[in-house]
Amino acid sequence: MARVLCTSITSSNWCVSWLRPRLPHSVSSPPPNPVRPLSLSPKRLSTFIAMTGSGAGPLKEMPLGLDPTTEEEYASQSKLFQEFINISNIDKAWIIKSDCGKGSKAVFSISQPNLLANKKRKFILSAHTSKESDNYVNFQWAPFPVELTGVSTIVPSPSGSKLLIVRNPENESPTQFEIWGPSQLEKEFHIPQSVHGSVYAEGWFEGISWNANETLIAYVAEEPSPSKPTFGGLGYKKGGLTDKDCGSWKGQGDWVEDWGETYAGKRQPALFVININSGEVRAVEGITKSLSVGQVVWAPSTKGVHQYLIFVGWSSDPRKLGIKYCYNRACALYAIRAPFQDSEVGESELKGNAAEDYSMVSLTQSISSAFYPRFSPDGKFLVFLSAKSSVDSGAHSATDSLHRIDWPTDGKLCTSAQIVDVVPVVMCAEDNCFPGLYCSSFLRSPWLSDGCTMILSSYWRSTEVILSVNVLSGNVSRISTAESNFSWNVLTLDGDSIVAVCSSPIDVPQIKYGCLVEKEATSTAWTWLDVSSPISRPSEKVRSLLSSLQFSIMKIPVKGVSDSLTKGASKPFEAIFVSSNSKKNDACDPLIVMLHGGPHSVSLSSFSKSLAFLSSIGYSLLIVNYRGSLGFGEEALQSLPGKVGSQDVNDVLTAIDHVIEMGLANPSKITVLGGSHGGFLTTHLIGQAPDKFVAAAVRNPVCNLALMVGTTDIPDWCYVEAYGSEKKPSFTEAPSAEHLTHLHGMSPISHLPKVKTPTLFLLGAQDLRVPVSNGLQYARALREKGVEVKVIVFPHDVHGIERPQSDFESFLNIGVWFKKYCK
Ligand SMILES: CC(=O)N[C@@H](C)C(=O)N[C@@H](C)C(=O)O
Repeated sequence: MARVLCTSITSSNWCVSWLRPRLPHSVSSPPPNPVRPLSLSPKRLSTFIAMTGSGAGPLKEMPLGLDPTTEEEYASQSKLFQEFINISNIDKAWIIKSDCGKGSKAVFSISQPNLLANKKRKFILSAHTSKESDNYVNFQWAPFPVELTGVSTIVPSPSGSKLLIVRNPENESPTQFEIWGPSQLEKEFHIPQSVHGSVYAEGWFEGISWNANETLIAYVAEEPSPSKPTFGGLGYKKGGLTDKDCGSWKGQGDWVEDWGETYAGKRQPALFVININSGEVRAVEGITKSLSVGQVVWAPSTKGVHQYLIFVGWSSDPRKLGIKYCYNRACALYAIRAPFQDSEVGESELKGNAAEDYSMVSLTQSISSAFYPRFSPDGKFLVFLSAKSSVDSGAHSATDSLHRIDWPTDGKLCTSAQIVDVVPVVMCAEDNCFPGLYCSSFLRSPWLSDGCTMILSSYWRSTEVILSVNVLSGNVSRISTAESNFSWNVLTLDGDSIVAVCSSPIDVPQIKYGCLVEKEATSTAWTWLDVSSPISRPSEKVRSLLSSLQFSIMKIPVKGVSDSLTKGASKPFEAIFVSSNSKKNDACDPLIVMLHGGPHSVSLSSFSKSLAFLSSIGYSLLIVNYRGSLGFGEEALQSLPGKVGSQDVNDVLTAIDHVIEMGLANPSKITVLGGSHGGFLTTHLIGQAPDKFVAAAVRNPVCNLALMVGTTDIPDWCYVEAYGSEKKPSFTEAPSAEHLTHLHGMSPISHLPKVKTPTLFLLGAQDLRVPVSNGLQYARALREKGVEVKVIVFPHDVHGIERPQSDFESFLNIGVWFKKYCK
């Protein structure tokens, strides 16, 4: 559910020569003059190369479709890039309290891309922790991490005495559940496809929850496959057949809509409970068929009353639209009776047995969005996050709000429970004040020992910060340090202490330990201790390159403020500027203008391996958080829909002028890079400001909304962004000619005749969000008019282009492409 463009990658070792045969999808088209293409037969297109200059001599086909100088650059950059991608990522952490009460065990889940296998390598590393004094915490690390292979997710039980490991199948095999004790595997269950498919281990529907007794686990998994028609020599076979039948085949049956990008082919998420003593799995009954479920948690148990499960439900009515990155899909919290009872209470002793006890109860009817349900430790209230601003406006992501409902201590649920606003949506973010909530996850157990303070991470302008929120008073405090402009993310709590990770564009992630310091009865303060850790240690070379860089967050005043703008939309936006700290004859490094997608997303000041790599090879970066980005209040965000391609384009041009005026950028060496909506901005910029950029690179760019509206999983997005939340005609699957004309007019393709900038296209062939046709159509049109174009299509990648080899090849090509035009 990340709300930020993911640009980080890691890897293991491999050699450059191995890369060569892996570029068959690369197509280079020549610069307008002078040009001598080698061969244009479709088969040879992939290695098609043009040599420029009169003294080039006989044409020679280079292995990468590159000239010798560029190939040299390719080899040297790829060597350095590997050193960056080797840095490991810290993904999650858990604290397990030790029995003797002295210190705790911290378990970290770490990952590193395995380039050769083109997979993410996951491992865990643990440490014994003890707080030695007010300003020292000791982490004694295990000597080596342990690799987890074939593991989809791990979930420790609440006491930390058991660990669930789920292994999802890659084919039609059963899903494997393992229950581990402190020293051995205790139980192993194989759940056949006839019961359910893969467990949802990430994204919106992820939810695995141990009950308090640690005997039952509730979880979300794909429904079993629907039956398919069977055909044989004599036609349709009534009643189907067994797998052993020969001379017959299974048909496809009816097409079923899925949740779009990254959910392609995944079946309906449904709720199950496993009893880990018996291994019995039961589907939870009583949930409306059209509801997709996720994020299940156990309700507190009440003596003598059936126990409930709380879950989030998304309706497929009238149809499922893409849900990845989309907070605007209406959802609600529901309660449903759990299928097993705690072993201590017999079924017959429980009150009520009527059929209606099995039907689900909607708990949040009066609000359009409710998710991340969390019970307070005493079970007296249920807190949840809401994206109602997003659902109500149609913007795919917007400012969140936090809410509370009191939980009935007698176990009698009602649909009209009062929803209390804990943290409302912030409309206009005043200078240096809380800009509102923007959360992409909640901890499983986010509570301090007072039972009413939650610790969470949220975007605050161009940084991510850690907040404490008192859910009774609504008091919000920023508790991570503000001075450094680093970004912070909470990993887990250790009692009233916090294990967090912080980083910056030029500082690799570091683990921090936050301790609550009582100042006075009414106010508290936090101190953050350094934790020395073996994780995320870069090579000597990378360390030295990073130490030669600096960064700042710039405030950029809005140009052309008018009365029609809200106050929040008239306030400065921000850009992160990364540059070398060594002055070389006062000459500026070439600049990469980097633009996030969404458009309601944000570029944070956290470490990104690919961006750090680009800064290390001699580029300054200007990472623009134009108005419409998350983290700046709702008015600034809502100022963009209806004005895409103009307001956001002008903000980027204003930011570029700002750094040129400050003498930080050379106007003749500016390049631009963006993915998705960031690619929409990039292609708009090279059309609207054709003399500004020497080169451009785009990842799955939106170039033609009129084409996208008929092919994407989020056609509603095209309407909201092109017309605005208020003026948008109601979204229809059959756009009128008038709509298509408007969508075309708002798109980069309408400025195509002016484009001159050489452009690199990185496209995922399996992208359902901005289908490959968008980038290909624009690239072909540029080539048709003689603009230099290079296209790399990754046949197995989706919108994110995050598979390790594809991400590596993308950023390597970006570095090389920009070098070519920034000499
Ligand atoms: C909502 C959405 O997916 N919009 C796309 C056009 C987009 O820009 N996606 C962002 C999230 C991205 O960075 O890919």
